[in-house]
Amino acid sequence: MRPPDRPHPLGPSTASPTPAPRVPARARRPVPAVVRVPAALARACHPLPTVAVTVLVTALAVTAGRSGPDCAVVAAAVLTGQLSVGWSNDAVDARRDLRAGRADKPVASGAVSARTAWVAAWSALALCVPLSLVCGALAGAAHLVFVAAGWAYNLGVKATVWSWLPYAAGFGALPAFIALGSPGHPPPAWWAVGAAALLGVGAHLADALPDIDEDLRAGVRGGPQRIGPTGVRLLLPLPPAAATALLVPVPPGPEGVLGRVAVALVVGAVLGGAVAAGRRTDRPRPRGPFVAVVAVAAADVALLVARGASIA
Ligand SMILES: CC(C)=CCC/C(C)=C/CC/C(C)=C/COP(=O)(O)OP(=O)(O)O
Repeated sequence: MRPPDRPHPLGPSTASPTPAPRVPARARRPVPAVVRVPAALARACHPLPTVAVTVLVTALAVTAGRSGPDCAVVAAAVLTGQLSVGWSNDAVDARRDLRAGRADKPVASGAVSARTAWVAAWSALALCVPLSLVCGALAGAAHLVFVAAGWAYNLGVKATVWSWLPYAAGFGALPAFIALGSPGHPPPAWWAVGAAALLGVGAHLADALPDIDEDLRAGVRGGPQRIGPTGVRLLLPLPPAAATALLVPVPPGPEGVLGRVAVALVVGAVLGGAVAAGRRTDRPRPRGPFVAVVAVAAADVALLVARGASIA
């Protein structure tokens, strides 16, 4: 949070004011901008999905048989694209997050200005475009579909009934990015596109679920907010289960241990969900089914990466 003596760059928050704690003068020494700004930008980029998506796509490039330098360019393109999506998301949402009192959001909390976040987002995008096109015109275009989907989500689609579409289209474009960048520019396998799109929709549901009440208070009415927490919890297992149904039997070759683990997890998640739904419990949100769904999605991601050699 900003020290209380600096005015907030977005104006005063309308969230209920909390009394400023008495802090000794020595402890109030401001953190130098050279430390504060990079640290705040690192938090504002949505580090978890940024790292996860970069590692996933780079791993896909490795198992698809791309050379070391190729994989490095793929990683740099995806990282810069994700940074641009993450920073623009926090910059666009800053006023709404400030009204909602989101102290966890670096731009809304004033740890970094919206202007700095916008400059960082546009700079990352300016690097991402040539890095994507170095992978080939078609492959680069496929990756830029993913990045454009992220920006479209941030700039307004997230508050509409179509909020899942940028995730489906964006993640579905990722196998095309890898396949079209391979020698001969083959099109991606349909099952890889379908599974990646389903995993994207699953990621959207899982990301939105914990914040549904907060989002509704802030006026964000995307798909998950319209369905509501109970409906989203019931829907959540479907995309990873459908992705498993594509990734285990459809690609050529035996499904292997990973495939059997994924199927066992789907069966376990479905049975666990049914048992949890039928049990009376004091806990409003049993964690077991959610953890099982995340485990299925993780197994699907591993399956997709393991099938990298046949996505083209
Ligand atoms: C759409 C797309 C192709 C995304 C690419 C992958 C991805 C998850 C990037 C992280 C940035 C992001 C859009 C987070 C969700 O924002 P939010 O505003 O819904 O939630 P939050 O900011 O409160 O986490």
